[in-house]
Amino acid sequence: MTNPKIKITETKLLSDNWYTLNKVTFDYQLGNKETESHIREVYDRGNGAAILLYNRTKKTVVLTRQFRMPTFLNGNKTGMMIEVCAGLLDQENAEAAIIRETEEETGYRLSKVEKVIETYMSPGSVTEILYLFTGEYDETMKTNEGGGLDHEQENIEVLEYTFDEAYKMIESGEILDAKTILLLQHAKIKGLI
Ligand SMILES: Nc1nc2c(ncn2[C@@H]2O[C@H](COP(=O)(O)OP(=O)(O)O[C@H]3O[C@H](CO)[C@@H](O)[C@H](O)[C@@H]3O)[C@@H](O)[C@H]2O)c(=O)[nH]1
Ligand SMILES: [Mg+2]
Repeated sequence: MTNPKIKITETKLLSDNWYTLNKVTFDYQLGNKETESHIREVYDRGNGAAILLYNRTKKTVVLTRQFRMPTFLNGNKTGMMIEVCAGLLDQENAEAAIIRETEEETGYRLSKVEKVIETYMSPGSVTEILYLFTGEYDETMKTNEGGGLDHEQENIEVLEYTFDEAYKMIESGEILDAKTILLLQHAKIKGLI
């Protein structure tokens, strides 16, 4: 945090039930040296990582489907979301985290992944940086059925689509998740599959 024009004057914790929501008050210096006082609510749930699993030979991708309450509350009728495999970082780095998460959620144990980009997904309200990866999978890497950790009640379905099917699901509105759209478009632009 090195911006001389910004001075945080108060951070008030509004909620720390699961993740943390703070109300941050800060002085924002305008060009003419005047300052304005601003208030922003900031939700911190740590950083995350996501990965597009693809198979060049079969021309397929592995995606997941799970219930996402926030979408259910805002226009997504069933609340079900088709997404690339993703998870929040524990103490480990993003690469180790996504390799662990891939095995938990999809059952594939990857030994290598490619970093694509990092992105703030909702910079006006959420602190999270999302680290995006791609990784090649095949049946020899399968160690379990996936589905996520039972104690986290994730109930994740593992889906395999051809790349063309998945790509069409962006236009049809069956895929509504930004990180998934980004990674599928990345694969298209780079001709990965
Ligand atoms: N009890 C309880 N459990 C929670 C709560 N919030 C999250 N959890 C649990 O914490 C798990 C987190 O699962 P991860 O796989 O680590 O994270 P994710 O939810 O898949 O996160 C990914 O997708 C998000 C949505 O696109 C991304 O925001 C995030 O960066 C990441 O990519 C959830 O499945 C759920 O079991 C909560 O408020 N209460
Ligand atoms: Mg997840």
